[in-house]
Amino acid sequence: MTDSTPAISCRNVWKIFGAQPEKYLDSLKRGGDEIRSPHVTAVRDVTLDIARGEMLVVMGLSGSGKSTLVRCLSRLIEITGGTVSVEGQDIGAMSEAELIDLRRRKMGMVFQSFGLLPQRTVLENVAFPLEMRGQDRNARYERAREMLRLVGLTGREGYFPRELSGGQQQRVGIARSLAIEPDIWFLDEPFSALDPLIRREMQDEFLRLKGLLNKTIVFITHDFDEALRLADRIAIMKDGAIEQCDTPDRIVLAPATEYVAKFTADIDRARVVRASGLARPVNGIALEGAAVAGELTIRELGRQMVSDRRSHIPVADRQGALIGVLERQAALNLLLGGAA
Ligand SMILES: Nc1ncnc2c1ncn2[C@@H]1O[C@H](COP(=O)(O)OP(=O)(O)OP(=O)(O)O)[C@@H](O)[C@H]1O
Repeated sequence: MTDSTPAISCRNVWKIFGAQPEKYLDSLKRGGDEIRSPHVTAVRDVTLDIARGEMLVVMGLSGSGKSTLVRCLSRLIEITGGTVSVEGQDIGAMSEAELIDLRRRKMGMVFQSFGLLPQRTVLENVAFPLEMRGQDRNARYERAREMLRLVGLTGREGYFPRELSGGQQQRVGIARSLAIEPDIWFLDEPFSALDPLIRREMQDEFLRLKGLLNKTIVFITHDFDEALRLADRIAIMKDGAIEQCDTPDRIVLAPATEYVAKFTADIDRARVVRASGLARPVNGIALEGAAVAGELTIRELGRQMVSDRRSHIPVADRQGALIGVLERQAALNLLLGGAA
């Protein structure tokens, strides 16, 4: 494994549910009929690299294959075709013991069903993965308390899961998976049961942790706003296939298919697209005056775009280096809801 080895790499991954999935896949690949078969193609020929430290958000309508794909990445589900590698190792070739070890050492998972142990208290639930790692009781309880504080559940340590609301149980699940500081974190709609205020707090906490710990995160959500807040890249799925996997800027500015365009049609693009995303190469254009910061969205730059007299405005990165030029008219078009 080198530094540039992706955290996760999928090559032509298929998952088919049904009586004879391999045979069916074979027939599909040879142009066979899909319509009348009792098989379900949940993941369709997915090829994807997820870089280390990247946050990939998987989106799509219900039944589009998000959960199945994410379960294939840790081999919780056996794939029908293709390969999945984690840090350069083909997980399909691993023994059961190696897989368990990989999951325990490297992976954290939070699923929609919280998967808490009913007969154990909140504190014991959060400390459980540390117990599996053989950590001593004091150390693991201390860490579990810290994680519970992080998710706002201090005072509930001695409760049982059944005594908590759905949102609280979800937070216990998040605390539990945080406790082991996984390198790779799979989250299937982890915030779906939280009310909006806590949801936003958890998103902020997430962004903070992500910046701090450089984890690789694969996150499923139905909520586009959540995806836009969190994602480095968004993968949009339809019928098991990835229609487009790209940065939020590119998804809204350059949708690869009609489906993606429809999916993002109601988004306020000025709120998503950053100056860096709209910037073009300078190509000899004469520039004057102060640059705008590339990481600001066009919405955040709205006032300036309206009042700035320059037709072309330099854009700089965080270090102040020139990265391109922003056409004021393109920014104004975006602000007014048109095409850039
Ligand atoms: N164990 C299974 N057996 C048969 N079909 C399944 C199984 N699990 C999933 N499927 C089917 O595979 C397809 C993809 O399901 P999946 O749960 O991955 O979708 P999803 O995008 O995560 O949906 P949701 O947003 O509703 O959770 C669906 O058609 C589903 O019915």
